[in-house]
Amino acid sequence: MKILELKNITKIYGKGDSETKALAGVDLTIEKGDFCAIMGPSGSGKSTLLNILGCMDTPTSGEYILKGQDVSKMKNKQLSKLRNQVISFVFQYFALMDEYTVFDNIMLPLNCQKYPYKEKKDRVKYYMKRLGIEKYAKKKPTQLSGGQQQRVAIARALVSNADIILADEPTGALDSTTGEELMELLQEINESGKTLILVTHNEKVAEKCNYVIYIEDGKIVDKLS
Ligand SMILES: Nc1ncnc2c1ncn2[C@@H]1O[C@H](COP(=O)(O)OP(=O)(O)OP(=O)(O)O)[C@@H](O)[C@H]1O
Repeated sequence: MKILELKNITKIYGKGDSETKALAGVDLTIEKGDFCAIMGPSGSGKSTLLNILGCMDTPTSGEYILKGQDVSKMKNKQLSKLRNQVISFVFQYFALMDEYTVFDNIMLPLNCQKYPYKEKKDRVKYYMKRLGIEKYAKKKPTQLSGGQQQRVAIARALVSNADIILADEPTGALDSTTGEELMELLQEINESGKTLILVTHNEKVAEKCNYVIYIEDGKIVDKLS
């Protein structure tokens, strides 16, 4: 089942002499449960593509269908609602709130949801346990290693129950052993039914995905399983 589809997406930054065509007609279909890596040289448009997939940025032209809904025609409010329900992000440098505890960081996406606190707390505890970080609940992110911090970020991405997880170089700030452990974790998460799309420069990371999309000069030039 198709979870998202991009049709002839372009993204142009700037105007006139300073114009940059970051995406030059991207067609892409992702099925529910896919585990996809996006690779390509620096400046080829990977982050731009990920930002558009994550509804963090809008294309200059083209159509984006996310879970059957035409995102290209949505107003900001509607778009952020859909994004919050459907998409979670994991970043290279974790993007955790340093002044909050691990528990509170994972709770963040649930704060604006309207169901009882006890249920929220149970969900946070469930994901802390699943990711092996329950003993750090009261610690601040800066008291943890990089790998532990990324587990917190992944727990935060999972707690809201979004279908799609987008990750920008999720192992980029980790040593290779920790990075491998993290990829195994992402594989497990994928096997439990989540759709994962990640940007990476690392061949070993890409090998763990089901297929790789190669992008060059804003165009998809290859797709390899
Ligand atoms: N906000 C922006 N304003 C102007 N140009 C931009 C902006 N963001 C990206 N670009 C340009 O768009 C092109 C694609 O950038 P993008 O960041 O998507 O590439 P990338 O493949 O993710 O690169 P890297 O691997 O170095 O992170 C580049 O030429 C970049 O300079």
